[in-house]
Amino acid sequence: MSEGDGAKRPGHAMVVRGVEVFPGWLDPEGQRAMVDEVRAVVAAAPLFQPETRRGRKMSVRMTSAGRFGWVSDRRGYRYEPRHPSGVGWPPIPASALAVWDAVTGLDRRPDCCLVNYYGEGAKMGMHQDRDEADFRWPVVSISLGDAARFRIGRVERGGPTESLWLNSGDVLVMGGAARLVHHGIDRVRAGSSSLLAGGGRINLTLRVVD
Ligand SMILES: O=C(O)CCC(=O)C(=O)O
Ligand SMILES: [Fe+2]
Repeated sequence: MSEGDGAKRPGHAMVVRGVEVFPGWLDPEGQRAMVDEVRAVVAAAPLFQPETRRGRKMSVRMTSAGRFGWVSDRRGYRYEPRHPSGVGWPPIPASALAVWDAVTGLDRRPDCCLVNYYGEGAKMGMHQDRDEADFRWPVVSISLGDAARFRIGRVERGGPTESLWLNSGDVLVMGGAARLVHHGIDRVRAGSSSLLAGGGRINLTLRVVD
């Protein structure tokens, strides 16, 4: 499919600035099963609200699964082998690994699944995912729950951006030349999905850290 093709066919990628989007990759049953697995992750490694180096609380709450988890505090952004409470991160949900396998076809598996929870008013500023050791591995993102406006810039800072709505069950891949594009979440449309009992949005990102 050519770049900029906005067609929404399950399992067929549309490509925006090199970022591949697979609308409706997970059906409702697959989404529910994944949410159950995410609940188990959150039970073992509770969501926390990271602080930036400058001491500002992020609006998104996070936790991780896998050998490494992403944390941010006054010491900065980094991957850690343990949750801030000291417990080890739980294993990456099998349903998320299955998405990684199917969408990437790689024999290397991710060693971090970052879990982002967007409640009322949460958003994520423009950034690059660049704390990993080797950018040849893609980042795979899975959206569950309320729809979110995802903004895509360039690899360089600034310049024009484009945005698209990510709906529950959509899968997105940042790889190849698009691995380091700036991206962020402008806003979440509250009440647009009934998948999560308490509302809001969960995003999982699968990363190869080292
Ligand atoms: O919530 C999303 O869709 C994007 C999350 C993200 O960019 C990140 O966790 O680095
Ligand atoms: Fe990101």
